[in-house]
Amino acid sequence: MADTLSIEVPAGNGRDLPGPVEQPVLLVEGLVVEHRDGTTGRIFRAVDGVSLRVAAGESTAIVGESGSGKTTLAMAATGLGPRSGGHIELLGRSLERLSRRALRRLRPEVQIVFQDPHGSLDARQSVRSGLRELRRLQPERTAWIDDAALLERVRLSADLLDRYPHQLSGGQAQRVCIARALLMRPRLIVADEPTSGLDVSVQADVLKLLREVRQTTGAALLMISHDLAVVRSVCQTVHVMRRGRVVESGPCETVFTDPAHEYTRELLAAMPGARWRARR
Ligand SMILES: Nc1ncnc2c1ncn2[C@@H]1O[C@H](COP(=O)(O)OP(=O)(O)OP(=O)(O)O)[C@@H](O)[C@H]1O
Repeated sequence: MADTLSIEVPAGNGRDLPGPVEQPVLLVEGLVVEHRDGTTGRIFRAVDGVSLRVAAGESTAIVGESGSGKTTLAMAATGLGPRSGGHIELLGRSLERLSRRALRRLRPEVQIVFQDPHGSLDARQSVRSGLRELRRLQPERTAWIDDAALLERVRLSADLLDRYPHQLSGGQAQRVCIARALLMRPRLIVADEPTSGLDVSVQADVLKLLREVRQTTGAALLMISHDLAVVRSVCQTVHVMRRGRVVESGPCETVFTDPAHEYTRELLAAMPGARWRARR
């Protein structure tokens, strides 16, 4: 099996779809998402005026503690979750103005890798039949690679094609999820805590794979994580979220070595073996 992941970008690789290349893949301005608190019945802002921009091919992280609004932000920003206010452009198209049909056509361009790979796969489908289903839905988009070669790109043996999700390890199942995303040749991959549910021993491999996928396909990556070490190993830019707001943004190297906000310093200090404790 190949040592390095190399993904040729075939002609007409979706790069000719909406929006010129220099446009950001995702532009979020003043996004607000309100939810009703299940206990008190009160409306609250899970996302409260967030703005961010993800350039083509860039890896961007949203980091913050549990409940800070990361997933709500990512779902709303990609048109998969509710939005109460603000402006979103996905691949140069304003989400507010897109018809459902147009949004559906845009959908393959954004692929999401979730925390629980087994939960994301249909338990009744083998890997092969799951891929066949995707190919049936998007025949032209998915014709660029066959199943065995696709699995090889994520360093899985073609022998796994006839397995069902319960016959895969967590790491293998997450690689299958990444392969399914890759098959669509997306311009944006959203990875929501992609390694949180995995054994520590395979987390690094999956992160390495995500890095390689971004580098070799040119897809932008929006990663959601509470784990700063994960973010630092994969992403170029980070937005630190707290209680629905972005409190600090910047290049990972800057934010993690010289955090400007007290909350970022607290997150960093809470990391095991934090070196930056001594800095401030
Ligand atoms: N559909 C919903 N209805 C009501 N409240 C919700 C809903 N979805 C999320 N919330 C609440 O919104 C807040 C933000 O949740 P969200 O899942 O976006 O946070 P998160 O940072 O992704 O957390 P985690 O890391 O635990 O997934 C939380 O208080 C959560 O309980």
